[in-house]
Amino acid sequence: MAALLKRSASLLRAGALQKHGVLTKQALCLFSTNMRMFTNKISVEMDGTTGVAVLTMKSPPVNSLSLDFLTEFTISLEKLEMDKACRGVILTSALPRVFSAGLDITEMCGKSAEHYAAFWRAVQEFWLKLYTSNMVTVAAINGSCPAGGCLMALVCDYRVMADDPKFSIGLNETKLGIVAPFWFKDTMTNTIGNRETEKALQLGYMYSPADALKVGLVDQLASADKVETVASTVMSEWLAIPDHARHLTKSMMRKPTRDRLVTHRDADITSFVNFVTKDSIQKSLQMYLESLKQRKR
Ligand SMILES: CC/C=C\C/C=C\CCCC/C=C/C(=O)SCCNC(=O)CCNC(=O)[C@H](O)C(C)(C)COP(=O)(O)OP(=O)(O)OC[C@H]1O[C@@H](n2cnc3c(N)ncnc32)[C@H](O)[C@@H]1OP(=O)(O)O
Repeated sequence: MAALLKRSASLLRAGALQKHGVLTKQALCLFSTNMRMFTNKISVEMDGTTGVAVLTMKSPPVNSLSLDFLTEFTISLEKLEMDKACRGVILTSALPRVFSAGLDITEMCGKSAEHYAAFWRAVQEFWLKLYTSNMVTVAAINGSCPAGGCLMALVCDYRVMADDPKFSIGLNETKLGIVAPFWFKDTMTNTIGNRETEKALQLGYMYSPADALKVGLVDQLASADKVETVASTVMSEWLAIPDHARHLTKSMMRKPTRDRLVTHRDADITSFVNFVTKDSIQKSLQMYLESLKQRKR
């Protein structure tokens, strides 16, 4: 398993995974009964009787989406996708207070243009895999989830959030002096509508759980200790629908948004690299990182 993961990771980075379908052949049936899989940053527990896997992010301190994290996440998801017994995935965090802090800012600072391009391709791949998954995806949001963390929750079919006012959720990119890409914006617009997205994105607004529920950014609140149980109940309701009918409906709803990124994928990478290599953007990101560190002092 370790060797397979290592090889899969290097193929994913090299962009060869889809071309050669290597993972497809090797990973088949890995989860066909009750199964556990651990990588450095993610653990997956699949219940063969219900067909539901729980994918738990466990990358301290804040489950930030680094290149390694994204690679492990995408590979784990792909394996579940290929297991016919797996019909649904619940995403959650093992960390107290944080679901995911979004993209790892250190991946966007002080690195080469080649690194930024590889990182951005991995972010796109992560979004595409999760957004177009045939499985039912439920986010059990048991902590804060800014920016890329919010995006991860938004691409799921359903969101249950812990009802704790200390937690918040939103696309806060403008607060870092950066801009949410069009496919982040599309994902949010599809969920809460154009007007609310326009305000939320410009202000980099972070919603409390109660406000997130009000605007439809999350579907349901639960007490912190019940989030995963509620997510499991929701999952069984969704799994009561015949898979083929639900898949086709999901892909019909999501295809235009997915196609837009696929069509403009290379241009989007170029745009990201051009943007993030600007001195002014590097300065904003460095200052933001520093401010996060200062907050603790
Ligand atoms: C024209 C346009 C064309 C193309 C597009 C171009 C560009 C850009 C698009 C980019 C889209 C970006 C998406 C993102 O996701 S950016 C990331 C945004 N994330 C945040 O703002 C979250 C910041 N973090 C927090 O608010 C808090 O950390 C959090 C999550 C609430 C948890 O709080 P707490 O438990 O108190 O933990 P600390 O704040 O003490 O943090 C611990 C430790 O982690 C470091 N850290 C936090 N977040 C990140 C991160 N996202 N990346 C890297 N590191 C992070 C933090 O600095 C601390 O480090 P330390 O060394 O001090 O321990």
